[in-house]
Amino acid sequence: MTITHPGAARPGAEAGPAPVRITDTTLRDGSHAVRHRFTEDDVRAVAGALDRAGVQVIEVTHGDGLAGSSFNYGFGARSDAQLVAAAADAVARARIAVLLLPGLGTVENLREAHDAGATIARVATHSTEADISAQHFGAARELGMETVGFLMLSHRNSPEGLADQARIMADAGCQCVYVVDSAGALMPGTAADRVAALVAELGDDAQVGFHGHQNLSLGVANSLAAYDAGARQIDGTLCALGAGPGNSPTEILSAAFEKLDVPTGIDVDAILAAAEDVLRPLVPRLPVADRSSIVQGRFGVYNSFLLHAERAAARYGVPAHDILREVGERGYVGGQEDMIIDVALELAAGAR
Ligand SMILES: CC[C@H](O)CC(=O)C(=O)O
Ligand SMILES: [Mn+2]
Repeated sequence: MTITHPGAARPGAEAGPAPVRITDTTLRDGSHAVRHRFTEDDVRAVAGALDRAGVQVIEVTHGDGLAGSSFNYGFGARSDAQLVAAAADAVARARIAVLLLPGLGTVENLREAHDAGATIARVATHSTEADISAQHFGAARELGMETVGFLMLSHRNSPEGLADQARIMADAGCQCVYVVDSAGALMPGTAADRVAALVAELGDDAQVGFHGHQNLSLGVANSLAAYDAGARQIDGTLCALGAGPGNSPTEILSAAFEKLDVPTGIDVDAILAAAEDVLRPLVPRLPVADRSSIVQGRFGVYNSFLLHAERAAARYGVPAHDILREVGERGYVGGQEDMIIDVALELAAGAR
């Protein structure tokens, strides 16, 4: 993989590489890693530090999005509206984004988040089910919100299939469609192929974004490959805090893009301070790429399943990595968390 300066190969090259907008999702994806325990004080501290560093978009909700706080996904310490309001209060320039999974979050939840200060709606569906997002994009646009679509578990669809799904989202009012590597299963080439297919399909109708995870330690490399293929919005989290082994670290993305002269608007020293001095002391344990999460990357297992599998492992006495491997082989997707228990029970019965 060569990371070039895409601007150099295009008309207007003299202007230099095209800017990329980094969205920091420490306060949403990172919430998985702290079992959704963020408080208003945590949110104020982190959002304030991200804002001072020049991060333009900060995503804030329960790890599973609006209304994720539930028995199935784990209860949050605070409501989404409380967290969004705290973030909006703490920033001077950054915009607050919220994530919504149709079927879990509702249009009413989106309205509440908008009232609390969110101006960007990110609507996530499985990579073959974009059609369930239309109503939510419509509602977000009516509220005057910017819209972003998430095609989760993107490794489970071909570049062409994903481009068709991106078209459905764009036609519904989505302004940027993300290739979301929810299992950290993509490689630089397969990430770039998917981004390139979306860029070719969407043209000027919508931007393309990339959201990476660290299962195979490729979050940053895949993000750079995605940028090279035309992605102009990229996600990260401070200290890689996120589901599974975590996300592409915002501070490393910022430093890497700085080296490539790609404008992000982020002050690298300030984002390093946000990671080290602000986020780090708030978090008891940072995610690591351990056996279970590497298995998730190998077998393409949704990262949000990790803690569910670890709980089932402790309860039924079977290794979490065996549960996750089986879940991957069966092809389960987000929303099927309860099936993890069935798998654990079956493995435990087989082991007797
Ligand atoms: C709960 C939605 C999901 O975790 C979105 C995401 O960050 C991913 O799929 O990686
Ligand atoms: Mn994620």
